[in-house]
Amino acid sequence: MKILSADQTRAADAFTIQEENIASFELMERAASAFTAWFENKFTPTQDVYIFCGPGNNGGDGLAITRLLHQRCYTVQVYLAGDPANASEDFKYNHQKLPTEIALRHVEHESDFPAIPAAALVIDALFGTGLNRTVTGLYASLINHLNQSAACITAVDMPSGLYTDKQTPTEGAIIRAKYTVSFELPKLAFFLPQHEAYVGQWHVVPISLSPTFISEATTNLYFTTAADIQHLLKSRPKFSHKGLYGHALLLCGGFGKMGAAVLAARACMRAGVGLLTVHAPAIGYAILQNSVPEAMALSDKHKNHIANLPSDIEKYNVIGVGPGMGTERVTKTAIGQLLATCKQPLVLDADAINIIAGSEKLKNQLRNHEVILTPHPKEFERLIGKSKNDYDRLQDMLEFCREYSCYIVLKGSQTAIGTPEGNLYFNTTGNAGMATGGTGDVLTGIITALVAQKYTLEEACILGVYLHGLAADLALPDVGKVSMIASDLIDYLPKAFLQVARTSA
Ligand SMILES: NC(=O)C1=CN([C@@H]2O[C@H](COP(=O)(O)OP(=O)(O)OC[C@H]3O[C@@H](n4cnc5c(N)ncnc54)[C@H](O)[C@@H]3O)[C@@H](O)[C@H]2O)[C@H](O)CC1
Ligand SMILES: [K+]
Repeated sequence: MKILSADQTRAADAFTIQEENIASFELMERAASAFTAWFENKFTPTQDVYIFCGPGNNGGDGLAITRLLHQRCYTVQVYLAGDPANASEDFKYNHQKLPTEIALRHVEHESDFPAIPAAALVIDALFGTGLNRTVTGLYASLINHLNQSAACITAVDMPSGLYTDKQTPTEGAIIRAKYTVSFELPKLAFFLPQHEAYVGQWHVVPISLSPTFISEATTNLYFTTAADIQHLLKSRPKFSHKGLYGHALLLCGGFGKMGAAVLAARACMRAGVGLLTVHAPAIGYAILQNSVPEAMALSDKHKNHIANLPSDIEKYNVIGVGPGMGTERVTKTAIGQLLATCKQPLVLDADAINIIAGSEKLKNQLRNHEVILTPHPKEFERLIGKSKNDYDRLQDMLEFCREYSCYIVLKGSQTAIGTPEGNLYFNTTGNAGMATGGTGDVLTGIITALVAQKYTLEEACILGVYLHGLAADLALPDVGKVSMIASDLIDYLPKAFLQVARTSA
């Protein structure tokens, strides 16, 4: 699914209004009704509701929501910050439609700020996608006042004070919403870790914006949904044999870190690879054969670290490298040999990335391969350098993908996938239970298995990251966030595949 900019969203509004020959206030009514349906499903009318409106259409939404909630027996107080004379046409339209028993109270001074009970519900309809400068003055004081109340804040479309799709100056005041309910499509701002405190949990409600406009809109920003994933998963013909599903090689493991190799190997098998061979240091040979009997094992001549490559490396159709591997000199030499000789697609994780990050020569050799890199933010920083903020980090990532013609899976609370063509895909599955050792090794195994099965590198990244997070979401009710471990993701991977297959049937 596409992520549209603020300007594109405004254009989508205009296109929809014209295409359907409706008035703009009718589209606002759709937005307000969709928000109200979400709100009504979340909160019963037992708590007082305080709605704060700005002078634009975000505020217009707020007035329409006031009317709709009042009709549904919520106790609502509504406040306007800003000059009503400058209000938008649709704001004025909804102002006139306010029930007479509801007074629109003007906030002109800090003394007009209402005391907000901790148990109250606040709806932020000050600014949405029309924010065009840093919030200062009375608006800033009001935002700080709302943030300081213990009330649960739900933002309409955007948390006020946050830009939709570009870096928000840090000195501005920004609403810290517990929920953000946006219209039709999520905004880029929702996917950046630095905004989590402002956006809270984001939800999207449909308002039937023109599908024609959306399908024709150009963007390089996407987020993955179950619908997007459905057509990716390949079906398996009845007369299958393991040769059809690739033979992967994993180069991984090291003294004290053989668990990473076991996790990557188990995940690779569970993700459907036909055959798997794991090449690990000698100390890992028995561990692997005992822990992952489904995989074949090769023992490096070196006892504790990977120092050599298998002599028949050309027989594998994908090579996953890095989990638990370490950055010993002998291993660096092996990685240099791998990049200089192998022709297969590579999935490089963890210490394989750290080794490459330390050598311009190795980095330049990435250009000669089909490569997926799966760094976490620290490994990413070692590879590309420190970015000023999350927006710049995404641009830096795309620049690297383009320059080295590679794919990057930047792991995080909403993993981002960069492609050599300059596209960005944000994942939408997963949870905080995944913040535990070994989940990265599991992802490497999954992506390696998908490349072995002839998914394109882009498909393997998008599908692998989605399934990895979905497995964690399926595990959550049984194991919880605190007790979740990387092995749970492997154990629930079958269910994740089955769920995607069921929806694609
Ligand atoms: N398709 C949709 O998503 C729909 C969204 N709707 C709602 O419309 C708003 C966008 O409305 P718009 O009038 O363009 O902008 P805002 O209401 O966000 O604010 C504009 C208003 O505020 C002034 N302003 C901007 N920045 C500041 C600032 N820092 N300080 C003071 N004043 C500021 C600006 O000059 C304008 O006067 C969208 O978010 C949705 O909520 C539609 O309801 C339906 C379709
Ligand atoms: K808002």
